[in-house]
Amino acid sequence: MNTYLRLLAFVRPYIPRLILAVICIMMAASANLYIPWILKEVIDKVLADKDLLTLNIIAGGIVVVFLLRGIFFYGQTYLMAYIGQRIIIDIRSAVYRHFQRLSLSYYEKRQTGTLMSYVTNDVAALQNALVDNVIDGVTEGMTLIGSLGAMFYIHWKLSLLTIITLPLVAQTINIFGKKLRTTSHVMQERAADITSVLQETISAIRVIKSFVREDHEIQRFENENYKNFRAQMKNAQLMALLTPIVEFLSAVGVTLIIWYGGLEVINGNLTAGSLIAFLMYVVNLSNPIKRLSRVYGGIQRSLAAAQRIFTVLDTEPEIQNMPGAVALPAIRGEVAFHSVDFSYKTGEPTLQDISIQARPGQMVAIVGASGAGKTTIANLIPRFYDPCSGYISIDGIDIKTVTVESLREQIGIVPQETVLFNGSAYENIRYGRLDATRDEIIEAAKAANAHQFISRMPEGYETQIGERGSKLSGGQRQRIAIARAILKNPRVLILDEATSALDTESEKLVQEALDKLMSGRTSFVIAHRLSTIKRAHVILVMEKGRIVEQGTHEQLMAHGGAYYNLHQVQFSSNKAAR
Ligand SMILES: Nc1ncnc2c1ncn2[C@@H]1O[C@H](COP(=O)(O)OP(=O)(O)OP(=O)(O)O)[C@@H](O)[C@H]1O
Repeated sequence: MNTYLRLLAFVRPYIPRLILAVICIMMAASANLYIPWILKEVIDKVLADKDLLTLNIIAGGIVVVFLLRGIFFYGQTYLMAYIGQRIIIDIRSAVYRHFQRLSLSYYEKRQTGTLMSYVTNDVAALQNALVDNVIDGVTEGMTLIGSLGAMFYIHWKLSLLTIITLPLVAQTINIFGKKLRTTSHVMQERAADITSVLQETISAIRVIKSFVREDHEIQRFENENYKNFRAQMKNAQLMALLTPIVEFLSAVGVTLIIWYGGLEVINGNLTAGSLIAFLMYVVNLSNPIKRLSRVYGGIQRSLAAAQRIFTVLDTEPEIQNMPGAVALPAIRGEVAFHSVDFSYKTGEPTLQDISIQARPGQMVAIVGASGAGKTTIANLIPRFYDPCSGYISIDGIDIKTVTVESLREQIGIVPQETVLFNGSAYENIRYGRLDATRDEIIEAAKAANAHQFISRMPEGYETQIGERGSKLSGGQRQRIAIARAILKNPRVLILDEATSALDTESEKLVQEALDKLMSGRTSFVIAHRLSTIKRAHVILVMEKGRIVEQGTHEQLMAHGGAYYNLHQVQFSSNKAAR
């Protein structure tokens, strides 16, 4: 019921149109009710009395009825399509808006394909159900009530006999409805699984090919495909059973009517025209019963989809503004961690007792083995996650007390892998600050050593890059990311050094660009190569979530501990590589 009410909230803005649509549907459906009555009049009066004038009037009337029916049919279809599409657009936007608000942790726990299927499959299921069910529901409901009324008017005993079968049919529909709801839920989940495997394997096609796992993936896909088939068939089987059962029950009723009605005509209690009209109304009746059962199935399906959509909308983002959070004023860039502990999963600490002091403009390098927690430290600064205990301050202000937006606006991130959006090089750099002028964008590209290669591309800054555009090299992508960050002009920077090696020339260009970017800003550099961080003001050496050493390169080398060892390992492997 709750789901119905919530769906109704989306329908509310379109209620005037919906009323108009329902009027159109009722008017169009009422044509089904006129025809048997007209036939009764023709047989009992016009044909019996050979009344030519009335015959002409009736013939003209039928044409007019069908003309009007056509007009109302147009109205119902157009209006319902409009309302259905509008509601779907609203729901889809609501889900998408909510997706943008949800925290990173939400995405990490779920597969991309599943999330995509909420916006595609579920919303589409809802749309079909909304439009078709309202039209069918009103048309058939109206035909049902109108036909029953006319039947009782013609012969109430015969009508009672007919509707004895109705509770039987209703009960059957009820039982099937419950089962259908379960099977359609499973069906939607299976469809989401397929999308999910598909999405995963398409984006990982390189990995699949490099491991020669095509057959393995085909097998996996076929498993999901088959599971989907099973779920679809279960649903189809129920649907296939429902119709014949309902039809059989209806047929038994019709036979009874012909027998008893025939007796009444023979006994002179009923005219021939009335019996024919009565039978036509009964036929009218079987259609709504059949269709209404389908509407019922459709409603169950859409409720299942709606429930999944509402579950998404009900998920609260983990990272939220505190009540009364204020905007972070323009910062100088003093970043401090105060005894911060953090874990992704309760009971498995990822960071323990982290304390860091970075003065404005300083470069802090974080080094350590893979999995030591370097990225996690960086993730806490823009509040992608919140510490479990301890706190982080910027210019002495606890970052939990300010709005997330104002905090992230002042932090620049250059990730390991640059994500390019479909669009021109210009647009991709502008992502750093949407109101930047063309000159500012070109300035940023120049500072990031990106101007030259962009200018050399066929359409310069207008060249399409990203998934569907020209491919850029690793170093070029990084320079686009650096240009973005320069444009954003943040006081605090987080650099995740790319692990993939660049050639010396490209490396030099990237390093130069990074140096320009970092100058004057507080920067946290997640370093994989020690050569780039010698001049860092502080180097933090991480081991299993703890800072085990900190100091400058010289201090740490002199200390001869973990950093020294890391250095020796890298130095000797570099030498070996040469
Ligand atoms: N989103 C997550 N959910 C659960 N555990 C995570 C998540 N991200 C990282 N971890 C775990 O936390 C630990 C620290 O990971 P982190 O990414 O911070 O290490 P890192 O030092 O940056 O490693 P690398 O150099 O390989 O990038 C690892 O054991 C990792 O498996």
